[in-house]
Amino acid sequence: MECLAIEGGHRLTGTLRIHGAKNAALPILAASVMAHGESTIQDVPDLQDIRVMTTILRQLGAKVNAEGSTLRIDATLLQSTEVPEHLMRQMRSSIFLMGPILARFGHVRVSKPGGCTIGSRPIDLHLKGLQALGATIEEKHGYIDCRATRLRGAKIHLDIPSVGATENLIMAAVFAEGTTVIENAAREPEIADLANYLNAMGAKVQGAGDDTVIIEGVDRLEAVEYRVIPDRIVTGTMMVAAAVTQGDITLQNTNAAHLGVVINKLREAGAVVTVEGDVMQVKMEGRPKPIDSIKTTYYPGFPTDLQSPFMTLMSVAAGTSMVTESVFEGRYQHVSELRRMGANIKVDLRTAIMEGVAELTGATVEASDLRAGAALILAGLAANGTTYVENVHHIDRGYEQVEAMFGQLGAKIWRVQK
Ligand SMILES: CC(=O)N[C@H]1[C@@H](OP(=O)(O)OP(=O)(O)OC[C@H]2O[C@@H](n3ccc(=O)[nH]c3=O)[C@H](O)[C@@H]2O)O[C@H](CO)[C@@H](O)[C@@H]1O
Ligand SMILES: C=C(OP(=O)(O)O)C(=O)O
Repeated sequence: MECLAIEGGHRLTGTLRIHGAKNAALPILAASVMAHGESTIQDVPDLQDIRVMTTILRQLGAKVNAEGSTLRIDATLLQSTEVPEHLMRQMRSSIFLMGPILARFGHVRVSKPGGCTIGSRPIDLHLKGLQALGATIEEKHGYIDCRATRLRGAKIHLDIPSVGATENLIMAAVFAEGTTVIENAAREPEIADLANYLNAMGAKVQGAGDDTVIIEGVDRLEAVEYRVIPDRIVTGTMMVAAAVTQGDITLQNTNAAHLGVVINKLREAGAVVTVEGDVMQVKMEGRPKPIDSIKTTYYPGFPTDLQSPFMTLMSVAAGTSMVTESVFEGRYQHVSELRRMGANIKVDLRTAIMEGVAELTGATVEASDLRAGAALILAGLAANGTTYVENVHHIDRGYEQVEAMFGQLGAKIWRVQK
């Protein structure tokens, strides 16, 4: 079995450029099916989820060429409106194709998406929103069939500010007749990035990044060149890696404005974070201090995707810390693995209390999902001895060449067969 072997106890030092954001690139690639001509998307990370997305696009009839981190997509002659089930199941983000394909062709057939097992993750808000735009939806034999001769603008109030639903509905509304207003929209930076891309192509999306998004329908989008924003979750992960190894690293291609609350929590733990333009330096001297309390919530609150890396940090802090996971009900699967490495964590429903220990010890642990896997790498970097992290494929969904990324900062980490 392929796993990551990590020899702990080495401070991270040096410089790393952060790659483009997975969670921005995926909806942007899906939106490219609405464009006429060849789209050029830059800084697309080479990740498993991106490969699945490009496989789907090719399967539907688009031409996709990759040159380093630049993807060229021409979906002008796209024919199929049905995403094969085995590809839908490979990741959650396959659902992003629903809005754009329906908007362009008046029909789309998908099945329930797959993805990390961090909670039930229904898609009811996506479907209700599309119905509000005039789509008829039939669910049969595990497939979802959506039809609409032309979508019509509508007022949609999301019960939860879902990132994916906000993005799907913005994309669907771009070709709808009239005006769509999405209330209680999610405000994550990746949504603003998607809207910027759509607007560059000729869409009229206002307010993305705020809780009310207004979309005036247009008839046509023209392909453009567009650069994806830096990955704030990868940035946050590397910042915690510096803190947990008492290191000193410089990160390039970052956006500190997307990480306000995260930077505050790192400073609370004792890290010195300095920002100059798109460069961030993170330095930690001595053992981390405990963090009083972290509650994951929607942006601009503390991101659920960084909850597990922060739990690693708190596991070795000099005192007691508390975390509440309020977004996904199943996002504590790293806890049992951190305990195997000596962490003292008690979980009561959605709240975890961590009594920091002086040292973690290397062990063989299993990544249950993407960010849980990242948290276990960080634990391995800080631990005494060697850690083996199994199920690397989860980590490959979100961190490009993960061992090279940490290796560049002096970590002793290898991909091995065990
Ligand atoms: C590709 C991508 O961008 N993934 C991110 C996106 O996932 P994703 O878009 O799937 O997350 P959502 O914002 O939709 O989920 C937030 C909450 O809403 C619930 N919900 C969502 C949709 C729906 O139709 N019904 C419903 O009940 C979910 O179960 C969850 O409890 O945002 C999450 C929350 O920041 C991040 O952890 C993921 O990394
Ligand atoms: C949960 C995540 O991704 P996805 O929504 O693609 O499963 C993540 O990026 O942490």
